[in-house]
Amino acid sequence: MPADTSFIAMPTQVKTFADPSTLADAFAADFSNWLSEQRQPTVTVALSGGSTPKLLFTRWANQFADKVDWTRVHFFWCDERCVAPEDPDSNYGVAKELFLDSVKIPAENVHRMIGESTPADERARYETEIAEHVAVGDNGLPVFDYVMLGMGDDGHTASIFPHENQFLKSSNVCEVATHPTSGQKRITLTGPVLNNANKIAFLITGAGKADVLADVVGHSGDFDRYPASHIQVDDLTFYLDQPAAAKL
Ligand SMILES: O=C(O)[C@H](O)[C@@H](O)[C@H](O)[C@H](O)COP(=O)(O)O
Repeated sequence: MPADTSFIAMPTQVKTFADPSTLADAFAADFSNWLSEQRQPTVTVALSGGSTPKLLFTRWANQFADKVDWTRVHFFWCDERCVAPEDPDSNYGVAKELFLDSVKIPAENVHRMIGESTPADERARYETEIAEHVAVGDNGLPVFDYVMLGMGDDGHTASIFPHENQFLKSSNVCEVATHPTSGQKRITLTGPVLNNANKIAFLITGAGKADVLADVVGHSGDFDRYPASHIQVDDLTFYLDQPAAAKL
């Protein structure tokens, strides 16, 4: 079914699809087209974790394995759980298993957060890794070419949770976050860095997110409490399935 494309409060685009599978197909195609339009030799892309990107990763590993010139893509992460790659919770581990091991991407293009390291040490190390590989804007902050985000049922994005909204204004590039219920430590990019990106896409699916998403997109209700509401760049697109978009 063709995407329903409508413009809303922020200069933002919303694309709604019948199901997560169709969404993954469309995003994979849009990403491939975007990359082919980029003039610079390489691009920097920050990935998110969780369950929603998994279908996209399988598309990248199969239908798009030879359609995308992966030598042009440097992958970073918006956030990571402080676990080893073998742990099922590892965002890098999932990406590695579902697509990185299946596409022709140079190892030096994969800039993972070292989840098994001491969180404070890794926060600092990853800031250095970003400084060495990502362009810097006039504001002195890194400029990712493309950032992929998700949103939790509580309105969190990357690993910026509502109880740590100070990370939306942090002067650091990365912070050590704490999951509100599990207490799991995370490393996350901060609000100013996310909002410094040239392009951002939210991939969000499931009815469980519809109420919060309506507030986030419409800047209504409790929106200010939801970190996802504070992601604002000129080139922002929401890729949604119908259940997630049901209350827009
Ligand atoms: O590491 C993470 O968990 C993510 O980066 C996180 O921000 C994710 O995007 C949301 O939690 C949505 O997760 P789902 O896609 O599983 O709903």
